[in-house]
Amino acid sequence: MTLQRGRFIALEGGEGVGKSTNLRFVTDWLEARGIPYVQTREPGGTPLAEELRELLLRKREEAVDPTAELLMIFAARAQHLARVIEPALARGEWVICDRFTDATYAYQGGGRELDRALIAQLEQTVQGDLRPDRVLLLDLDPDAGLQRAASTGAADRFESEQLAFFQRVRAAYLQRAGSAPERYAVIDAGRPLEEVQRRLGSELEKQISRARDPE
Ligand SMILES: Nc1ncnc2c1ncn2[C@@H]1O[C@H](COP(=O)(O)OP(=O)(O)OP(=O)(O)O)[C@@H](O)[C@H]1O
Ligand SMILES: Cc1cn([C@H]2C[C@H](O)[C@@H](COP(=O)(O)O)O2)c(=O)[nH]c1=O
Repeated sequence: MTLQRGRFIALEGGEGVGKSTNLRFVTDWLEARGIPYVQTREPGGTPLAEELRELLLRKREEAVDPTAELLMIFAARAQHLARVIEPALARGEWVICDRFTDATYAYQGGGRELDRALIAQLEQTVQGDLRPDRVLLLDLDPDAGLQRAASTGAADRFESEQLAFFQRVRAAYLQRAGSAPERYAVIDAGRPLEEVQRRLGSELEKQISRARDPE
């Protein structure tokens, strides 16, 4: 019997856009339909990658070189892909990932202004042709997002960046979504939660149809 490949869905967005809140909605939605899934996150998702996450997010005296940051992110991603994402997809399960490589294009490419060609090169080396089937991009004005994020705990190394950094992050996300609309759903995260979740539900419905009937 040939196993159907599960769908690989990434949830993306700037700080405080509501990823945690909406991830719960997505996993509840899948559970209610009996769809097997793995919920995971980046950076992180395996013990080693979670250690790298801790190193990346911890505020420190020493300035972190942007290329060193980028390489640590891809090191964590290589481990995560090999140990969690690829095996889950091979089992026919869905993968719901809290951030993936679009975050690298947005934060390291947009925020840190690193060369996109370098990111693309690492992406190809680490992932081969594997890309999320659909990226659900929660879009929100960074001013509003940072206010929301401030209510959820102390700022980490990324959250401590200036507003202009997050404006570049948002612009990079929107630019990527605009350049490949078939892979992205841009969802206005400034709308009331029920509206955001109606939109997420309809996106997930479409993914079920695609899983049944891949073109
Ligand atoms: N559509 C919405 N309208 C109003 N408030 C929202 C909406 N979505 C989420 N929130 C609130 O915004 C705050 C941040 O949400 P959440 O923690 O889910 O965001 P996040 O993107 O995971 O942020 P962080 O990375 O800082 O945890 C929470 O208080 C949440 O209840
Ligand atoms: C995958 C990825 C993540 N980041 C940054 C973005 C966030 O500030 C943190 C992760 O924390 P959150 O709980 O998801 O908000 O890491 C990044 O800069 N580059 C990446 O590729």
